Formats: sequence, structure tokens, C-alpha cells
Amino acid sequence: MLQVKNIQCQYDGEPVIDDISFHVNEGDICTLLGPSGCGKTTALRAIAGFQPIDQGEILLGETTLSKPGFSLDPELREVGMVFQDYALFPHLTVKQNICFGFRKTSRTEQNRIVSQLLELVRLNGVEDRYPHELSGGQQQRVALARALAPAPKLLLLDEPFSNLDAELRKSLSLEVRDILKDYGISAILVTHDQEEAFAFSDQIGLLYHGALQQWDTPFNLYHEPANRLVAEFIGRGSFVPGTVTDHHSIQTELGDLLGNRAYPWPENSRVDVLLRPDDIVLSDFEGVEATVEKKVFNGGATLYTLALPTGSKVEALLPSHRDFPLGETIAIEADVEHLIAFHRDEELVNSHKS
Ligand SMILES: Nc1ncnc2c1ncn2[C@@H]1O[C@H](COP(=O)(O)OP(=O)(O)OP(=O)(O)O)[C@@H](O)[C@H]1O
Repeated sequence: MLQVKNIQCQYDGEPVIDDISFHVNEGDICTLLGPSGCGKTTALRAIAGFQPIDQGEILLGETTLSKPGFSLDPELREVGMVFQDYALFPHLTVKQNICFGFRKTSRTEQNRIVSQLLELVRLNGVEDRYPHELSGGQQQRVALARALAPAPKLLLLDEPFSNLDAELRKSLSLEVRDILKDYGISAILVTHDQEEAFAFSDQIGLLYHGALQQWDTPFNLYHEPANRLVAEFIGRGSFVPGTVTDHHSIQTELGDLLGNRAYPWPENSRVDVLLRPDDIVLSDFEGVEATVEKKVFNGGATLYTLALPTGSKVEALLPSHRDFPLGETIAIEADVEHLIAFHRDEELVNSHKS
């Protein structure tokens, strides 16, 4: 439905996002994820029509929304937007805020749409209140209702939950996902919160240094990172040095690890193997001895930082009912289903800035 093709956006002649391509299918919920300043908001603003593009093209269905020298008016794009700061008009009631985008409709029709939208965002009965009479979470629901009122084909959400406290943030984001899914509304979220992106999205695009490093499912982003940068940014993990023994296995300090794929490098190539905390388990037999350096209790599990005999560090997420003190030596092994390795010389994909 939405096609973003090789777009570039510049500020003062300097590209801040470059050669970004992805598409969003009807009903899909996608997220642009990345650290502060990587260009997420710029990309979202380009789709909304608030930011011109200097290269590439953006299409919604058959309609060109943007190309160099052309930008369809934001109001004509059939794209709704929800902002981080709610952006409700303080002097207008909830009903007037929601009606703002479709004032030409008859009064009866307006009432019908407002009740329907308030029911959709689970906020019945607040039509006549003003924004300051609502909580942050309620205001963001009103902002969502207002964005949905003109029945956009695509909804853009720019860090919409970041002003809310942690608990509400989690529950509202899941609720909004359910609402969008129930009504088949396509959406793109911008966030720097991985957990939120994982829970909210069908597809995630990881932006870094203005380049899209990977566009994929949350599962693949975690288990099949396309490059070292994605592997480092997504989830926790450590790299341990390894040597390719044949196309399927890699020799490491934690033993000869069998991969689930054919590796492209010749025998004896030096690589770094990605080990997630859940890849490290306690060994009942002849494991490798590792010393507990740090521990963080998480309730059901404890995250340990362990030092291997060579000094390499790995993290291990172990059931918390067995409690190992700092300094203790424990026997561990790697139990890896997706063995990800990167050649020592691998460069960042597409990165145009250092
Ligand atoms: N109007 C502007 N003029 C010049 N530079 C800008 C402008 N807006 C953003 N930038 C720069 O462009 C880069 C990308 O900014 P953008 O707001 O898209 O990043 P972001 O990933 O959304 O960051 P955050 O998560 O902090 O909001 C940053 O280096 C920023 O300083």
C-alpha cells in the first residue's frame, strides 16, 4: 500500500536519511526504530508531507505523495498523524477536537462519528470535557480518535506513548495495537524503545546513521540480524571470537558450535559469534568455567555477566531459583539455535556517516 523508494532528505544540503526503501502492506503495523537523531522523525514527516524529499519517491497505492520538487498537500494525503505531545487544541472540547478534521459534515453525522470513535478508543462519555480535564493517557486516546476521524488509509504515530509513565505506556501501546488490528488500520510507529517496537509491530525498520539497516519481523531482527550494528543495537548479547572450521561450524572458547546455515567464509576465517543471554545455559557435564562478575535479579531470571578463562565476557539469563554469588565459578555451555557470526572485517551496511 505505501511504498517508500530510495528516499533521501536533507537539511541545509546535508543528507540526514539516505536511500531508504520499504513498503507497508494493508493492515500492517510497522515501526521505525533507532537511536536519537538517526532520522526516524524526518522519515515520518516525509511520509506525512511535512518534509520534502530530495531523492526517491513515496507512493500510497497508485498516488505519488512525494518526489523531488513535488509534495502532495498533507491534507490530501489520506494519512493521519498522532504526535508525542498529543497536540490537542486546549480551548476546544474533546468533541470539537475530534471534529476538527471534518467540520463540513452535518451535526447529526458528526455526533454519530464522535460517539463511534470514542467507543473505538474506549473513552465514552467525555465528549464535552476539555483536554486539561483528561489524563495523559486519555488525551492520547482523543488524539488517536482525532487522527482516525477522516478515515485515513495510513496512520503515523510519532513516539505517541513516550509522555506516559512506564505501566500506562505498555498497556496503552498494546491496546492501540489491538484497536488498529481490529479495524485493519495500517500504521507506522516511530520509537527508540525496542520493547515497545517488538510488542507493537509486524515489521520493524532499524534506522542508524540515516540508513535503513534492516527491515524485518521482530523475530528476525533479534535472531537474524543483517549486520553487526543491528546485532549490537537489538537485544542484549556479546561477541566471542571464533574460527570457521567448515561451512557449518565455528570453533569458539565455548566449544565447536554447529550453525543452522552455511557460512560463506573459507576454513580458518576469523569471525565474531553473537551469543544472546538465552544462548548460555548451565552445563551438567564438561562445560567451560566462567566467573560471575555481575548479576541483575529480574524476578524469574537473573542476568549474569560472566568472564571466560581468556577474559572474554558473555551474558547469561539463568533461572533465578539457583543463585550464584559474585566471584563464583560456574560451568556453562552454549545452546544456540541461530548461530550468527560476522567476519572480523565486516563493514556497516549502507552507512554514509561514520
Ligand atoms: N529542521 C532541522 N534542521 C536541521 N537539522 C535537523 C532538523 N530537524 C532534524 N535535524 C537533524 O536531523 C537528524 C535527524 O533528526 P530526526 O528528528 O529525524 O531524528 P530522530 O531519529 O527522530 O531523533 P529523536 O528520536 O531524538 O526524535 C538529527 O541530526 C537532527 O539534528
